[in-house]
Amino acid sequence: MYETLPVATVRTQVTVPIRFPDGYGTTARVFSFNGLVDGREHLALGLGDWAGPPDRRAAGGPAPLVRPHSECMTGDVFGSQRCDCGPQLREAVERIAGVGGFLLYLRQEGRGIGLYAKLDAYALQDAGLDTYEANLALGHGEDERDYTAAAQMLAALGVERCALLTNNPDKVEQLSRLGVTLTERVPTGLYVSPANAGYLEAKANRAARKPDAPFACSRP
Ligand SMILES: Nc1nc2c(ncn2[C@@H]2O[C@H](COP(=O)(O)OP(=O)(O)OP(=O)(O)O)[C@@H](O)[C@H]2O)c(=O)[nH]1
Ligand SMILES: [Zn+2]
Repeated sequence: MYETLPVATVRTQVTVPIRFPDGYGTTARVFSFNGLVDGREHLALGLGDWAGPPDRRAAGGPAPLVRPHSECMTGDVFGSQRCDCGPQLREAVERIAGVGGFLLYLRQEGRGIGLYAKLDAYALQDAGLDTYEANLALGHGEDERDYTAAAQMLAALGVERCALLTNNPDKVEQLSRLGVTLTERVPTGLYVSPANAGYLEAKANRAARKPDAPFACSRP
């Protein structure tokens, strides 16, 4: 469990009241870290009964719900309808606050290629390429995300086992390989709109991305 991971530590934690435009509100404990392998400013939001008495973390206690959320400035901040990141972020905060756990806000804009490159990829998609072809045409991989820092963050937070809120098999596979014990995968919602239907269809047609593909989930 985590033996081979470089050690990261919690740098600062602060309490942040959260309120969404629709009125939903909660309180988050926001954590920053030292020692993350990629040097990026990833954040963890502790929500709901995220800490609990220490014995809740022991084997047999309820596992926290964790969503590794890849940054999407256009969707998360500006409400872009080209993807479904904004509604998924909103859903994750409320669901995790309800049961206790962490939202890992990972600075992996554009599936790891960065914001400007994602906008370049959007331009290519407007010219007819799908979301994966556009990345390749720009000389990038289809998905360049690496979840080592996410595993380091969970280790620093003392989370050895968790339920993972995602439809993405790669997150499950990578985090399992990195030493996180996943008790279950909890599917996140799909939010289809006229503007993102083609994007979601391209994802669904990728066999490796199919939400119902078998997962390498270790169940304690
Ligand atoms: N390169 C590129 N990145 C995109 C595009 N649309 C969304 N993204 C990025 O994709 C990431 C979100 O990935 P998704 O595959 O939608 O969802 P996921 O987070 O991997 O999987 P879930 O946990 O199931 O939601 C964010 O970093 C977005 O910025 C696109 O067309 N091109
Ligand atoms: Zn998005």
